[in-house]
Amino acid sequence: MTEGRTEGGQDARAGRRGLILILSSPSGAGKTTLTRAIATDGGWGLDLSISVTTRARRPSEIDGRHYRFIDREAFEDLRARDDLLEWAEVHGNFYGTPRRPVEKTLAQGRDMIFDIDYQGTRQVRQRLQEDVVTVFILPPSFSELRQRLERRAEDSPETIERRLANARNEMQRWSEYDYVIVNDDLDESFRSLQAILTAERLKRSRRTGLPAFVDGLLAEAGRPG
Ligand SMILES: Nc1ncnc2c1ncn2[C@@H]1O[C@H](COP(=O)(O)OP(=O)(O)OP(=O)(O)O)[C@@H](O)[C@H]1O
Ligand SMILES: Nc1nc2c(ncn2[C@@H]2O[C@H](COP(=O)(O)O)[C@@H](O)[C@H]2O)c(=O)[nH]1
Repeated sequence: MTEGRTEGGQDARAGRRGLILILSSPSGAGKTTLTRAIATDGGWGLDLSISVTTRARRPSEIDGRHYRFIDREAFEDLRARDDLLEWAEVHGNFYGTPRRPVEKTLAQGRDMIFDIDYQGTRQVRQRLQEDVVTVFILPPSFSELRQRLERRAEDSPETIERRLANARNEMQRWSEYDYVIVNDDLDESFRSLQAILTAERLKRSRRTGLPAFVDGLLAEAGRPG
């Protein structure tokens, strides 16, 4: 039911600040699958941030939908113009989040979802503080992580090895995150992500319209029946 998930009920009565939901994980744990699942289910009202990257496009990827694929010079230009909210070098390539779409979406009181690494997460947290909710995705085992990268069949064996070698460093960042999901069963992980978003949207500190709403209730309660 679309209305109950986003603007209906609680939000329509009380108003709310927009939030940014960030998912990070070692390569292959499933953050992109979960991010896209919740972003493309329109009922959750989440805008997906499309990053820029200097990485080569994978066969299944579409420029402008999965990433904006750019060269190193164009990336440096964006950085120099302060057009990136955050950026990082990951697995030997550069990635960044364009700043303007984020500012526009938050100004409209809407929520966004990011699929970025732990270095970028730190930068966004520093800039946007309480408006950020972070989720770390862990694989059920290291052997399953390897199998997922191999089954995905989008990267060369060398790239897979490089990503697995980086996984140890990345997994150690789990304790910097607000929530952790062990992505074993995908449906269960998706339900956990939905629960996190629902609870975070209900947080008192985000609900800027509550004081006026409660004042109205109190005024009504004080009037003779
Ligand atoms: N719970 C799951 N069970 C089995 N396979 C899964 C599960 N979650 C994701 N996968 C599969 O594992 C592969 C890796 O998932 P995905 O691409 O989402 O990982 P990722 O963390 O975004 O990796 P990367 O950082 O390399 O982009 C995909 O083929 C995806 O379909
Ligand atoms: N700091 C940022 N990290 C990003 C961004 N976009 C993606 N990523 C992370 O890079 C790795 C590799 O992604 P892949 O698509 O090449 O598999 C992964 O951890 C992503 O989360 C970004 O804009 N900033």
